[in-house]
Amino acid sequence: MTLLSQNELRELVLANPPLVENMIDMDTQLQPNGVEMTLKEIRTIEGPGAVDFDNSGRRLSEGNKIEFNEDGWIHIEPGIYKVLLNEIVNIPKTLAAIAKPRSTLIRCGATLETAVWDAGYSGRSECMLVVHNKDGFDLKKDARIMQLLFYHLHTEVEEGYSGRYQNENI
Ligand SMILES: O=c1ccn([C@H]2C[C@H](O)[C@@H](COP(=O)(O)OP(=O)(O)OP(=O)(O)O)O2)c(=O)[nH]1
Repeated sequence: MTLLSQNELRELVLANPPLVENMIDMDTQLQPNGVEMTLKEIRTIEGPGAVDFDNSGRRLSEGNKIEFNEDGWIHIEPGIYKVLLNEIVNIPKTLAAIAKPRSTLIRCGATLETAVWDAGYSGRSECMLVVHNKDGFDLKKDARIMQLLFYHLHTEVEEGYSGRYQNENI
């Protein structure tokens, strides 16, 4: 696996379908080693979820949207939250991606928990925001919160992602 850098990312973002669409400002968000993703919405995570082997008993936790104030900010207390991203990603069958929070979050005692973006996935993704700082954390709508890192696969997958999150939140 090799990590894509800015010039390759720019080409793929300008391709059809774009690797990442609905960006606020491509030049700001295209970083040397990845694409910065921005905050659309924060929700609470409530009720127990469930996971099993064949997904027959899978159950997702519920949640309620937390509103931004009139200046576009949210103050959140320590805890766990679901975040929805503004951008829609379209991962070709030759790539996969992983994400890391911006170090600014880490430096403030907050972080993001993220999984793997599969080859063939399209959608507006969700991650978990964890605020460890006892005094909480402030976020503004559209804040750049994480960086998505794209990797070339050694060989293209025959079948891309086709799970329940395909085309989510579009
Ligand atoms: O932090 C992340 C990481 C990935 N994704 C997207 C891209 C990924 O391709 C898709 C599905 O992720 P995964 O394969 O981990 O989901 P699953 O729990 O295994 O569900 P399924 O069996 O339906 O694929 O969700 C997110 O929304 N958030």
